[in-house]
Amino acid sequence: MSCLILASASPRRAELLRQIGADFQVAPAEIDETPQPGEGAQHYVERLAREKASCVAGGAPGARVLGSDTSVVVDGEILGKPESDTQACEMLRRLSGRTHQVMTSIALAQDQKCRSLVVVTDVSFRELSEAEIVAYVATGEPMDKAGSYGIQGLGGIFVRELKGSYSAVVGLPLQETAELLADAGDPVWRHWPCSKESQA
Ligand SMILES: Cc1cn([C@H]2C[C@H](O)[C@@H](COP(=O)(O)OP(=O)(O)OP(=O)(O)O)O2)c(=O)[nH]c1=O
Repeated sequence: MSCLILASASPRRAELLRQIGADFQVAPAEIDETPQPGEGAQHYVERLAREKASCVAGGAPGARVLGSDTSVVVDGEILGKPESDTQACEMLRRLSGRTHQVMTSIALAQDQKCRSLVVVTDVSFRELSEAEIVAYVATGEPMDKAGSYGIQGLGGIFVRELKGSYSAVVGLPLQETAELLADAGDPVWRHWPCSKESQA
C-alpha cells in the first residue's frame, strides 16, 4: 500500500491521526487561505482541504495525501485564526451566549484523484464575561485556532453543548477520516498492533 502523508502543520491533526493508529508522515502544505469573493463557508473549507491535499500530492507521486481545514462559522461568516489579540477578543465576543458551526473538511488525494467531505458541528457557548475573554486571550491559546478557541484546552469551559463530531472541532473528524482511508483500500485497523500471541 502506498504511503500516507498528512498535509498539515497542525499538531492536533497529527495527534488525532496517530490516535486512530494510522501510519503516516507529515508534510505541511503552503496555500493561500483567502476566501474567494462571495464564497460560502462549506465551499471554502472543502476547497482548502482539497488544495492542501492536492498541493502535497503533486510532489509525491503515488502517495495518499490527507488535507484538512477547519473554520468557525457564525451568521454565515467565516472566522479563521485571529491575527491579533484584539481580533481574538472580537471573535470570542461574537461567539458568547450563542450557537455557531464548526466546519471541517477532509480531502484524500492520490495523483490526480481527490475525494473530500465536510463535517458540520453545532457548538453552543455560554455567556462569556469580558474579564474571562481578556484572561483567555492573554494565555495565547486562541492564536493558532479557528474562531479563537480550543475546545480541547482552557476554552473547553465555554462550551455548553456540542452536536456533531468533537474530533472534527479539534481539527480532524475521526470516523469520517477512517472511512475515507478504508474506501481508498487501506483501513486503519490493518495497522493496529496485536497484543495477543499468534494462535498458530
Ligand atoms: C475550533 C477549534 C479549532 N482548532 C484548530 C484546528 C486547526 O488546527 C485550526 C484551524 O486552522 P486550519 O487552517 O484548519 O489548520 P492549521 O493552519 O492549524 O493547519 P494546516 O492548515 O497546516 O492543516 O484550529 C482547535 O484546535 N480547537 C478548536 O476548538
